Amino acid sequence: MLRSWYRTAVLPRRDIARLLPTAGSGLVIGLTTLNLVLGLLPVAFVLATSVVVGQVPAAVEGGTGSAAWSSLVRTFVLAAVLFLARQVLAPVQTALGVRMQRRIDGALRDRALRIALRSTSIAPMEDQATLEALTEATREFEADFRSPGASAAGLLALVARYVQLLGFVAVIGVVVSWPAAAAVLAATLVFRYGQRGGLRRYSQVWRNVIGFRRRSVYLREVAMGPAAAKEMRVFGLAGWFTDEYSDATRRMLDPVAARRRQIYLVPYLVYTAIGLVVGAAVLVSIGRSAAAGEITLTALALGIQAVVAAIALGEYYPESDVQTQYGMQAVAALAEFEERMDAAEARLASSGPGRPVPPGAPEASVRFEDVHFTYPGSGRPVLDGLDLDLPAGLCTAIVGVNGAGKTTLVKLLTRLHEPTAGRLTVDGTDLADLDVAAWRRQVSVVFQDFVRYELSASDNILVGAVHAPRDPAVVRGAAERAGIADAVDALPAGFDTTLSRAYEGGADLSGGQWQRIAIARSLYALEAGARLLVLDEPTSALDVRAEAAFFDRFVDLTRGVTSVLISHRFSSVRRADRIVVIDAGRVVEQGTHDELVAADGHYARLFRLQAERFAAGLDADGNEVDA
Ligand SMILES: Nc1ncnc2c1ncn2[C@@H]1O[C@H](COP(=O)(O)OP(=O)(O)OP(=O)(O)O)[C@@H](O)[C@H]1O
Repeated sequence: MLRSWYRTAVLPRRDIARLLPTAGSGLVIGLTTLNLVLGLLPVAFVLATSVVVGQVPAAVEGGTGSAAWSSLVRTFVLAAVLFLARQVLAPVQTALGVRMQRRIDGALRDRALRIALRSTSIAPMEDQATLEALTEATREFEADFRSPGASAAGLLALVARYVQLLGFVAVIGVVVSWPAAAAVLAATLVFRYGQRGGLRRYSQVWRNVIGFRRRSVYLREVAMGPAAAKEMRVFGLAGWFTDEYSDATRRMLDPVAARRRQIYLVPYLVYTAIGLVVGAAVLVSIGRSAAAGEITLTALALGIQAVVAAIALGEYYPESDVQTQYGMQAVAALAEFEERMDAAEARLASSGPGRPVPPGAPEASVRFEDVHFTYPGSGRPVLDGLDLDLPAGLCTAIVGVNGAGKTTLVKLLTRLHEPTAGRLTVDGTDLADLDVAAWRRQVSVVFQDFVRYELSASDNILVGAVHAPRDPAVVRGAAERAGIADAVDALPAGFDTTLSRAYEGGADLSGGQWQRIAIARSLYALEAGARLLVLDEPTSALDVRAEAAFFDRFVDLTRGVTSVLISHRFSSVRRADRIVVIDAGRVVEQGTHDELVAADGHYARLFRLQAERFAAGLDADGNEVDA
């Protein structure tokens, strides 16, 4: 019990406190001092007003102008000043808290981005638990009022509350009795524990419905976003999506509402009863003492005010509670995210610092040697003893049906994943021993799901090799070879046009034009020194004539470069120097087009099938073509 409390209540607060230096020592000292003052002011105010009450009889008796009257006025003014000081300082507390929040959140946002990007492997970004930790950590930045920075300011605001509580308890101790003071302190802390503990349990309820929450957010974003706008309308999905969204939202909110009643209602009644009983008992004892003439009028007023104010401090603190609860969760999630990313990185770096990559590599070949690979969290091997030779300077085409493992092969080649068993070699050196960043500069890839950056056309090509000096002529050259230069020239600002309609003066491209931009990106990387070109389904969005033209030119464009061309269209790769057929994670056939056709195996069968479809007016995917 104590250990669990230490783990869930103490350690997370320590983690928040550790964020404080990020805000700067001046701000921390300033806000702490201010909170101290804000804690003392209400106690001083209660003292002053009680003295006022005690001075009234003498002042009334002495009349205006008497010493007692002047003394009453002075104390009254003091009470008013204390009251005003509190009113003035409270907004300063908020303003400094917001400044602290901005500084801490800014630093943590940068940290989250750095952690997300420093992993050289893609494995953690495909891992559900890691992604959940990242979502949990960053969601609160958007919620703003309950972010880690807000929780740090909220933690300091507790200084004001607890100084106040101790002040009132001390007053009760002096004026009434120390046992009464201890009873009020205990009742307040129990009441407070009920409130704060309830909030902690309530926040955990949300974690239990995280699946429905994610689905609800997903359905809302898809329904209202531009990506699915066409299908939403053409497929008539509006009603279906609305029902699914309502269902997911209801299944998220119903258990939360039910638990909310359980968590808050009963404890609230119990703790309130304890507070009332203790408060009433102490108040009765004060009343009795006053009736017996044992305490002064000032002491009576002081005792009553202190008891009521102290008990009231057992309630919810709006400037602190929600902030600390959710901020702590976000900080813990960020720590978990970092841990998972570091663990993935440690696995990758276990072979030690990478060796430099010779500038001309690969000069002989890149080889997959008995490579096995299973995705983390999946029990099914995707590559199962793959042996593959990619000879330097030649174009190797890799063909296979959907799901055969072609893209997985590219992920291993670019070290986004490491083989589960077996190894890849570059000119005989284990790829795992080479420096990752240097190797990646040596490789130029067009991924099947390449990114359409909302940047200028020129930048969309430059991202292929940001380390190379910017040269517009080289960018244009790459665009020309990819057959996209004329289309880009026709855009409102040519190569400077932002490729997104979301920006003023921006323009969008067709799927095929985008694919050419991606190809230009990889040709640009070749210019910048890459030696291995990998194109994963580079022409799937091109029409059949454009595809044929691209492959005819591809061989000339990449002469002398080691290239890998991945496709599930058997008809499109016949000009490659070598063709490798992959099935179920293994190489099942390899050779030139003529050799494979002569062998009359898997390749020949699928090639004929696709060629027949082409002759029948359909392309490899079964789409109609105007032959
Ligand atoms: N991140 C992942 N986690 C788990 N399994 C995955 C992941 N990515 C791919 N797979 C699985 O690995 C298998 C091979 O996928 P891969 O993308 O390599 O196939 P492919 O040959 O490129 O297919 P396509 O021609 O459709 O692009 C598939 O069964 C796929 O479901």
